[in-house]
Amino acid sequence: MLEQTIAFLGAGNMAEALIKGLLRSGTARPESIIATGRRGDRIEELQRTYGVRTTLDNVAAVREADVVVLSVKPQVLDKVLVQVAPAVDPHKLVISVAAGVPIAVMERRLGAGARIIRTMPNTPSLVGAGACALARGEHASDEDLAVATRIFQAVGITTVVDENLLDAVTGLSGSGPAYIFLIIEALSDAGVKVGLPRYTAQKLAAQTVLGSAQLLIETGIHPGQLKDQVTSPGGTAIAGLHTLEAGGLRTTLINAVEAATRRAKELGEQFLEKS
Ligand SMILES: NC(=O)C1=CN([C@@H]2O[C@H](COP(=O)(O)OP(=O)(O)OC[C@H]3O[C@@H](n4cnc5c(N)ncnc54)[C@H](OP(=O)(O)O)[C@@H]3O)[C@@H](O)[C@H]2O)C=CC1
Ligand SMILES: O=C(O)[C@@H]1CCC=N1
Repeated sequence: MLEQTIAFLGAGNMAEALIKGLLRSGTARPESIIATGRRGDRIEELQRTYGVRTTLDNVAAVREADVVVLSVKPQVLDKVLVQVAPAVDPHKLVISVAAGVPIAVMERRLGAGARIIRTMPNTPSLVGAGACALARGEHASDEDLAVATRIFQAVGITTVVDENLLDAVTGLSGSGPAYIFLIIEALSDAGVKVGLPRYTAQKLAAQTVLGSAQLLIETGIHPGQLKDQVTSPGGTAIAGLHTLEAGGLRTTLINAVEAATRRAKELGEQFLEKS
């Protein structure tokens, strides 16, 4: 059980996923969580659902907290940083989930000695199946990294990377759920094309993605080998695979991750120019 009081500034989707995970796993108590927002109805809903403390006042939440999670959109982050900076002292750990915003920029806003961990989670955190990479700022300690890791382990798996790899993480696992949903939707359409009812097609497509990922993770077998196990000589899977290769699926996915990584970098650069 974490003893620290944790304030989530901007309790939207990502913050709610973390709050839910922290409570469900017994990592934190409701009374040690404070959620902030812009709208009274939203924070009341969080209070009703999870029993956490809530306020519309970011500064008041920061004053009470040992750990401050910055979970607003990147576009409003600078404003929030300026607002809370006077209340962030060196005793507080600051964790950011914002895409693209460099630690150096946050340090500039919060003061040079600020203890910052920058992270990139993803939306499957909402169901406890997230993937999150964490990067440590210069002034964050081993203990800070351990606390941040525990918070994200409550909603999925974690890995520690250098900050310069976080844009790549954003391109792969941060944005990746969108690619996979597109693939599931396309497979569902394909099922309908070959005669399956829509609901049946979608259920089979989603479970196939889930089951394949689970098989790979649980066995640790190389994906190429698992692919070979599905592929009988002269059979159906190789006919499908040939078509995917002809359509350039691998290249398309590599291009997609590269484009998203580039976009994450651009967002960071735009943030730097504005701040
Ligand atoms: N969605 C994703 O797939 C991922 C998102 N992220 C990052 O997570 C962060 C949050 O994203 P997400 O949860 O999806 O976004 P949401 O829009 O769901 O959450 C942001 C919340 O912040 C609130 N808010 C806006 N302005 C303020 C303010 N000044 N003070 C306090 N609260 C405020 C918003 O309220 P209101 O709705 O009233 O505006 C909203 O509830 C972003 O920085 C994003 O880059 C990281 C990884 C993946
Ligand atoms: O598209 C975005 O900007 C966010 C960041 C990671 C996933 N979605």
